[in-house]
Amino acid sequence: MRTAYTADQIRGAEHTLMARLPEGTLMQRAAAGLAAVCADLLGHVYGRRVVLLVGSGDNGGDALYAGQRLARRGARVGAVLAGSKTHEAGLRALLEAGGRVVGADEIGAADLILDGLVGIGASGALREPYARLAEAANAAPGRVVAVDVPSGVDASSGRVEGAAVRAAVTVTMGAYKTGLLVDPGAEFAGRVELVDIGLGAYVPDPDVVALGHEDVARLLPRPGAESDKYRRGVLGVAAGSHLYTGAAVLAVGGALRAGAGMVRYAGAEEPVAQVRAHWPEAVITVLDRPSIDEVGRVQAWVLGPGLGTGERAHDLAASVLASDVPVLIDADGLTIVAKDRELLRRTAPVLLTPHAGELARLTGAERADIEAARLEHVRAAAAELGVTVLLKGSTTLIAGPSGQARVNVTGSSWLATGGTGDVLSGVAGALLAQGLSCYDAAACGAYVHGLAGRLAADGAPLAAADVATAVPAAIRAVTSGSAYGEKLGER
Ligand SMILES: NC(=O)C1=CN([C@@H]2O[C@H](COP(=O)(O)OP(=O)(O)OC[C@H]3O[C@@H](n4cnc5c(N)ncnc54)[C@H](O)[C@@H]3O)[C@@H](O)[C@H]2O)[C@@H](O)CC1
Ligand SMILES: Nc1ncnc2c1ncn2[C@@H]1O[C@H](COP(=O)(O)OP(=O)(O)O)[C@@H](O)[C@H]1O
Ligand SMILES: [K+]
Repeated sequence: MRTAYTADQIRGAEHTLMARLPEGTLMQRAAAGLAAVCADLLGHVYGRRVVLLVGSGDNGGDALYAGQRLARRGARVGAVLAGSKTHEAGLRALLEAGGRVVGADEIGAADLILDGLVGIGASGALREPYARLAEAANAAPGRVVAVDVPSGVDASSGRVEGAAVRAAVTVTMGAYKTGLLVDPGAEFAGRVELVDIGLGAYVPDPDVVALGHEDVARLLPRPGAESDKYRRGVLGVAAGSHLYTGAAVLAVGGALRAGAGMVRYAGAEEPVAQVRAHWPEAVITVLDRPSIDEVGRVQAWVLGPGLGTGERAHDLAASVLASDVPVLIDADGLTIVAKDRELLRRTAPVLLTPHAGELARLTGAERADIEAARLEHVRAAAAELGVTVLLKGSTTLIAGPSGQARVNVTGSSWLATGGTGDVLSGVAGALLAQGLSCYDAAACGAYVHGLAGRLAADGAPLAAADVATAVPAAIRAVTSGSAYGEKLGER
């Protein structure tokens, strides 16, 4: 499990730790970790060109001391001093080790550029000359390593307003910052390496948590000797319509592959024919009326993919939501409850799985604003609606009604193709039916789905059905202790 924190939380912890240590200790620990990652990236250090972008704060200090260490090993280190002031001792140390102060024109010739413009002390968009230097680093052929946080990325939220450094690697000090795990910030951070500076004991409860293989393996249900299909958990799927038959097929496929004891599919004749053809395993009810009265007992429902948004779909949604089991609402189901919020008044749990556009419909916020500040919006929606919300997209986030939040670190941009969300609804729905809470089903569902996406894509396009097919392999990767997909920044 990875835990991530806001800038304020980190600052508080650093304050406490710093008071117990001789001055400068933390910065030396940070610099040592930074220099080690840089040396590793460079392969051999002697004779390589390193340019430091040095801001006026301690982030610049980290860069200068790391530069000193690289210069001592024979690197040709130049510092671009960007701030109105400079960490004096750090600069002295660099110069004594043979480093120089250089102009921005040397950025283009560097093998490695160390971004020490701003870290957790930043506020707002990068000002000049920082913004220009960030652009120059991005345009240069050298590898870019960000110190603590890529400058221009808000450490607490992942927001990027204006120019920002696009790093190959971000070396972060003490603990993960939330903004390194949430897009757009995560995209700018590249691979994230954590340097232990001894902060561990001093951090408060995390802002967000990212599950890893071990956590998901622990949460995923496994059948036991006494299991039968009913005890494992039966999922009902109310999805598809005469217009959208594929959504039903994909949702049922995701559910079957994710370990549901049984899937009961309820729908109109056209999607029924398709589901039957693809999944003989599913138990089918052809719905003459928009009601689930004729459907056998289930432990959870998936409601919405391809359902349509007319009166009939509304009435079917009402019937599903009148049940006493957990309901996952996706796609058209979300449009229906956005128009009729009363439907969400129920005592059994609700899990909503919107993308940014659907969340905009639910809360009235602008889609672009949601994408710029995902965490803030998903938390606000969960609190306002009193349900668990999984926000899909380049970073998938899960928030519960009391402010708790998880960020999913698996996934692949190849998943941005029609129908993959329908598969996710089936996967997470199957986990709900197997007894996981909405919060755990959402997080484990997103994790497994994201891994399945990576496996299915393997660097090339995928179709949504491939993701469903890869779900068992993803579960195997999680439960077998393989390290596949565990590194941050592999996408
Ligand atoms: N506090 C600690 O215990 C430690 C801090 N460390 C480093 O120190 C960093 C934090 O240092 P600071 O608190 O000095 O803050 P920063 O170095 O992140 O930035 C502060 C400076 O940047 C300027 N600034 C802020 N926003 C700006 C913007 N948008 N455009 C241009 N300039 C801007 C401010 O005027 C201020 O001078 C961490 O990110 C980390 O790299 C590490 O050395 C580990 C220990
Ligand atoms: N850029 C991206 N990077 C990673 N994952 C993405 C990206 N865009 C979409 N996804 C994922 O793909 C799936 C798309 O779901 P959704 O938007 O509901 O599509 P559909 O309705 O066509 O199934 C979600 O799991 C989402 O998180
Ligand atoms: K930085």
